[in-house]
Amino acid sequence: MVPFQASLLDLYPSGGHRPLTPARTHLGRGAWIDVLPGWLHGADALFDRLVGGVPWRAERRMMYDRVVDVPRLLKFYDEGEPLPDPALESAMAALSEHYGPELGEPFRTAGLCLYRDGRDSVAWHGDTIGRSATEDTMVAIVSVGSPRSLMLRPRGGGPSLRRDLGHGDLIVMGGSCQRTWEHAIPKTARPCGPRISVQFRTRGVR
Ligand SMILES: O=C(O)CCC(=O)C(=O)O
Ligand SMILES: [Fe+2]
Repeated sequence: MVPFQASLLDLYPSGGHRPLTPARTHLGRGAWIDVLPGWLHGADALFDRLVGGVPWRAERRMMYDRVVDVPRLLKFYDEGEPLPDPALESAMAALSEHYGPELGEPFRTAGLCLYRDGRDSVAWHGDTIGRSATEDTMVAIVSVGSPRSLMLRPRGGGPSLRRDLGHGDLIVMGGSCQRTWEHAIPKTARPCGPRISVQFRTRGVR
């Protein structure tokens, strides 16, 4: 009976994740990243559920003097809103349990981005809306679907770092990372499939 159930779980992965044992890299200036490849089980099935089940929104924003399309689809789940999948609820709970003692508060919001193909992107920025503009915080990102490169560079110049993230990988940007470094998902001419990123943040941070 037990082996039979175990094999069913392998065939129909219902979510869940490996133990949270990320490797930390100190970037300097009080910034760090934690990375754990393949953290989520069933990441490809989760991608399929999210791509079909999330009410994705196209946004338009003022850029200088023009209104332009934001080059990705978005959906933000604010504090207290149910997340669109139990796997995301359990990921957020596990991240809060693991990082809570160091972070001093739980993760409370989830921002979802869908990069449909290599033309979708996010420009260089730090998540500096809210207390992250002046204080240390953490932004934990779970990626599902095809890998895309997340780039990081110090503000004011210096060599950049690249981490390819998809298929259930976890990255956590911590310490001063949002203030002293910037990150981006550059457009790519390389053929690549769609990717969804889920950014877990603390209260009031965007
Ligand atoms: O897609 C990602 O991993 C990064 C998204 C991001 O930086 C943001 O939405 O603030
Ligand atoms: Fe960001």
